[in-house]
Amino acid sequence: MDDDNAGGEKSFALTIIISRTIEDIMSVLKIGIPKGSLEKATIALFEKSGWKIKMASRNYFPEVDDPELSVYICRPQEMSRYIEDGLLDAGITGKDWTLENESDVVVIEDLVYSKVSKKPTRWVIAVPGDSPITTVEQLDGKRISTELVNVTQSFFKERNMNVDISFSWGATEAKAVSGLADAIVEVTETEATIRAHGLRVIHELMQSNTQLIASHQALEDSWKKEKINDIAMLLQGALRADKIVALKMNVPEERFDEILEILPSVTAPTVARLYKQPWFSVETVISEHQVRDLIPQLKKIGAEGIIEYSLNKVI
Ligand SMILES: Nc1ncnc2c1ncn2[C@@H]1O[C@H](COP(=O)(O)OP(=O)(O)OP(=O)(O)O)[C@@H](O)[C@H]1O
Ligand SMILES: O=P(O)(O)OC[C@H]1O[C@H](OP(=O)(O)OP(=O)(O)O)[C@H](O)[C@@H]1O
Ligand SMILES: [Mg+2]
Repeated sequence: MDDDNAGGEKSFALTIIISRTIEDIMSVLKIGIPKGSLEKATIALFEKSGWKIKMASRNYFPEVDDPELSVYICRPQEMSRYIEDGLLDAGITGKDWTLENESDVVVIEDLVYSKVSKKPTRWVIAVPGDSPITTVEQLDGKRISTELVNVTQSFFKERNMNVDISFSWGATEAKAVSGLADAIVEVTETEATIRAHGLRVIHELMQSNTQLIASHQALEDSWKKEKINDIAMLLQGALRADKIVALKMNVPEERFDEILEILPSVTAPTVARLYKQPWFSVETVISEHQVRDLIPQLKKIGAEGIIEYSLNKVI
């Protein structure tokens, strides 16, 4: 570890010790938020879930509008280690890094979102577009660059292959292009970076998604356990709401059965009578992708005053 990193770790540990004094007075849950790729999306998800996290420039201890929470900004690569050691109670990080660190932590909730999408990320083996390599077996004896050294090592060991794996500090795609590596193991979400470097994917190592993880110690404390589970429920509810919309419409009595037949819902649509009219008001929630087919159909059958609105949480 270099001096800079050692200093950073010391001040991080010191702040945790100070916060322990506060915890002696009241119950506080220490939660880690990932810095980097997932930071913006995570803070936005917390906001939608009910917590405003205010970042200050160059300060890794943001403010949060909940006195029961202490928020720590932490590299996703290190998150599971701090949680395993009980320095943090819970945190958001990628499944990939928890696996890489072989950390003994509890996965509370899979929260499937990435930097720009609501999809899992993929760790892939990629080679330069003009490389003769087309299969994993052809990588025997070759040089591979990656940030995910342990997982990559296990992958090739399981296949009894001998490869030279070197740790990459980032900009990994460039190493395949410049000839510093024969292949790379790199994370991809949209494949834009892979395409921009003219690389070819030859294998998918694994998929990863964001997770809320917690320490065994924290879960032994009933107050912390409940707080962690409440956070998980609200985060998942906010994620779910992103994919679902609500529909409300007026339906004439004579077309009621027909309309109800094509109307999806979680349990059943809510139905109310319009005041002194032969009409019903019908309300339901549906997947966002169903909207563009469903609304024209409903209109054709006779629904009127159709309104669609977005939701904040679906629990
Ligand atoms: N588009 C994306 N690119 C990279 N990682 C992503 C992306 N979307 C989600 N992730 C996830 O974010 C987590 C952190 O990614 P990564 O290890 O690249 O660190 P980072 O936050 O991007 O920092 P760095 O600047 O060091 O790359 C990983 O668990 C990864 O799977
Ligand atoms: O498939 P894509 O949507 O193009 O995303 C993948 C890219 O994003 C990440 O880089 P990041 O922004 O973390 O920068 P880094 O190179 O410093 O890791 C990752 O390391 C890839 O380079
Ligand atoms: Mg990155």
